[in-house]
Amino acid sequence: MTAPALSSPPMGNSGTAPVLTIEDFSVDYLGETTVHAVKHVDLTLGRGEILGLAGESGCGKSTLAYGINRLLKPPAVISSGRAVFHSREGYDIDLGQLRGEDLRAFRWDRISMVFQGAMNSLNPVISVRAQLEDIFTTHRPELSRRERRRRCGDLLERVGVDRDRLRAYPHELSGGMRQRVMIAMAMALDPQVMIMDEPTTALDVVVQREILREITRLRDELGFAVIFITHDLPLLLEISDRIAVMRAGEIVELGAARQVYGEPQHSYTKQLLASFPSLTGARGDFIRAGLDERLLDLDPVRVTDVDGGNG
Ligand SMILES: Nc1ncnc2c1ncn2[C@@H]1O[C@H](COP(=O)(O)OP(=O)(O)OP(=O)(O)O)[C@@H](O)[C@H]1O
Repeated sequence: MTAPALSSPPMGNSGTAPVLTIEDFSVDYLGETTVHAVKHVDLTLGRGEILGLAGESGCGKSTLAYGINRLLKPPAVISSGRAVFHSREGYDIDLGQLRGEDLRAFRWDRISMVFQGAMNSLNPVISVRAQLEDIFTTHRPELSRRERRRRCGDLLERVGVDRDRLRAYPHELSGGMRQRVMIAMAMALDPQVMIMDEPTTALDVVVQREILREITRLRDELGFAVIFITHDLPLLLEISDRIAVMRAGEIVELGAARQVYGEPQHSYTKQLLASFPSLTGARGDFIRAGLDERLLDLDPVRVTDVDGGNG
């Protein structure tokens, strides 16, 4: 794989060494009127960090995620900047320099993605086992059939699905289980970064919670970093180490989850927080919402104070 030499990465503001650095990243959709969907975004993802990316529908979250992973198609163009991956082995890879086979291999191996509505993208007429095995056949052809099968079973168990479901077809599984299978697929090759775009939005709240718990547990166990994208700010407060708030293509606020919740700086962040009643009501609401204990020491943001930010 090509590994263009770059200077060593600086420490990210996440507190750990960065695994991904996004610099001055912009994406336009060309057309009669060009849409500047992502504008000069700078972001650093720390090794093992869960970074939440929040913002209302249409603010550019998915475009940024697809752009980082070079999955955008025309009329989208990356009009500035770059995304650089810092490998465990100590070298840097500029994603913009990867082509063809290198890029495809990179995507599953180093950075994997769980797409919006992913659970519906499993092939309904192919068994779960065959779909999982396919990743290993393509990317780890040296594995024996027996080893491949063992890994598929282990993967399913890791995401809380019984290994005997390997024989099942996607339509025989619940939405939550299908989504777990997608997460298992994204984890198959032990990536260092997982980008999850609204991975639990279509699921009911209980299943959503279970999957979130699973993701944090797996992160603790395996040490991958996550960019977790959703418009659901309460959910992000629960799962993220840091949160980036995006509006009209720009990151308007970036900070530790507790800081974004307790001392939001930007007026838009305050508006977003205020738009979720469970966050701004009595403290008891907060606890019922299942938020992490680390946030409970903080005073909720004042709902009336939405114009006092620096934006
Ligand atoms: N193929 C396209 N052609 C033109 N404009 C597009 C295209 N895809 C997205 N856009 C525009 O780019 C902007 C960002 O869209 P994007 O889907 O990235 O936002 P998002 O925050 O992920 O929203 P959602 O949560 O609804 O997916 C929006 O203004 C959208 O209308």
